[in-house]
Amino acid sequence: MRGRFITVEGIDGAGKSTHLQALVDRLRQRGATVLATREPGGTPLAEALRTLVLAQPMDVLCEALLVFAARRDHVRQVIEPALARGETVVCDRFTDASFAYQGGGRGADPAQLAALEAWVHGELRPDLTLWFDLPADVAATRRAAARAPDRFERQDEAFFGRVRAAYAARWAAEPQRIARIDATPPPAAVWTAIARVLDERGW
Ligand SMILES: Nc1ncnc2c1ncn2[C@@H]1O[C@H](COP(=O)(O)OP(=O)(O)O)[C@@H](O)[C@H]1O
Ligand SMILES: Cc1cn([C@H]2C[C@H](O)[C@@H](COP(=O)(O)OP(=O)(O)O)O2)c(=O)[nH]c1=O
Repeated sequence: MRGRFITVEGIDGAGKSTHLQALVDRLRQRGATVLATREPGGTPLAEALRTLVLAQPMDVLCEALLVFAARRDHVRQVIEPALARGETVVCDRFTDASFAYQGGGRGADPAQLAALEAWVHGELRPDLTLWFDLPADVAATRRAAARAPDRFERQDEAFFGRVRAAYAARWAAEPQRIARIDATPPPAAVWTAIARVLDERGW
């Protein structure tokens, strides 16, 4: 049987990394063979492209082409084979992030992104996307306390407001696939919300 494809999304600082391992552990405890990976990245080529995208200033179309090039390699080499083996794939970001960051944040044409999506991964879509939703100002405060910023994390609050709005629009359009997790309460409460979404699916 084909495996499940789960992605996690949200603006930088929303709390994805904090909960990823617990998510993987829970799925394993229930018997799944889990492959945890990330985007951009997940293969040597895609990790090299990630380094470029996170460090080099570039035009937004170039940025979109590079994240989708990385995704092409990742889908073919890692994600599709794992799903075909019946494994559960947990991916830290996927194509929703391109619509949110390149589209919402930087103004890339959503129709062009949709064309790249169809071109690069055809019908493949996540079975479940956990969207960690947090206001941009709260995320900025959490990030400032946590780490040195990369090229995206140096963007201003207005940028992250647009990224968040783009995620919200995708959630509104696909509420069955995308589960909104309120990321404002303390971590234990955020985890309870994640566990509830998994419980509802019997995962
Ligand atoms: N629910 C929460 N309440 C308060 N701080 C949090 C919460 N979740 C995560 N943090 C902290 O916020 C910072 C960013 O979280 P992180 O998980 O790295 O976010 P992301 O991976 O989404 O960028 C970290 O210092 C983390 O400890
Ligand atoms: C997958 C993807 C990520 N990104 C951005 C969002 C993030 O700012 C950055 C890397 O994501 P992430 O792995 O969440 O960063 P970190 O390791 O610092 O937590 O790449 C895009 O702009 N487009 C994309 O398609």
